[in-house]
Amino acid sequence: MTDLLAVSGLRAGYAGTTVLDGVDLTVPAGAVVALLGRNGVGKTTFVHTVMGMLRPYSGSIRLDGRELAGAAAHAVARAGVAIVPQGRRVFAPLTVEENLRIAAGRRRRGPWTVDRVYELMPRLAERRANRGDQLSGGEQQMLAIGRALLRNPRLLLLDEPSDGLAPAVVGQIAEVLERLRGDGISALLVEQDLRLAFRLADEVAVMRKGRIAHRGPTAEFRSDRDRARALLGVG
Ligand SMILES: Nc1ncnc2c1ncn2[C@@H]1O[C@H](COP(=O)(O)OP(=O)(O)OP(=O)(O)O)[C@@H](O)[C@H]1O
Repeated sequence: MTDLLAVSGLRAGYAGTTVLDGVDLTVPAGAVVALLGRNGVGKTTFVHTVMGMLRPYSGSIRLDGRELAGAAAHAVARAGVAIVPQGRRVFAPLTVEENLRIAAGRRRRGPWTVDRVYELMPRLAERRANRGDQLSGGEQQMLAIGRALLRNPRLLLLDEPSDGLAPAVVGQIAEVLERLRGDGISALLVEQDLRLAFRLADEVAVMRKGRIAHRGPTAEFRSDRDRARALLGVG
């Protein structure tokens, strides 16, 4: 499979400190890759750097061969990368419909329309007139996913979609993401919830000490509890 995203030697951090110290990571076209790692290891920093929200010190970020390292977030978005940010960040005073229409106004050409988002997530259609701050956490997460899809991205960056959600709600989000996976979406999924990551991802990458310490098929990682424990500190 060809790589849609190819990151190599990526170094980044804050005010001179180094968080990412030579990250190499690829996302093959049509694959979902889960990025795992302990709290504070730098997963969000990685996602923000790919998205152009944080300027890397050095390294390469290629989308389908095109160099994006150092490009501004709007240019990265235009190139076809969309983010579902940690904490969802929906516009609280705007309705579901308004949140989606704003995203749709900035969309690249492609199959995603507001109607198609409603079809994927009927709950959003039911809540279309409700304001962002009247939604449950799960509904806000769906709205954040809908907004990202409306950009018709080639690559979706999902930063902890399960964060702060009850298990039953995580299940609903998983169903939505599973349908997207069935449609062949390419995605990088940052997750602390291993069950969700294992359910959705074709491959797993584990970040440790600023680098990728392990990369391989999900099934293989899942069956090797000792390795998971050593890398993540979980059973
Ligand atoms: N805006 C910032 N300014 C300075 N340091 C930051 C900033 N954001 C994150 N950091 C630091 O960078 C390191 C990596 O944080 P990051 O949020 O990328 O980790 P993470 O793996 O996503 O963690 P979590 O799973 O808790 O979200 C941490 O030490 C954190 O304190």
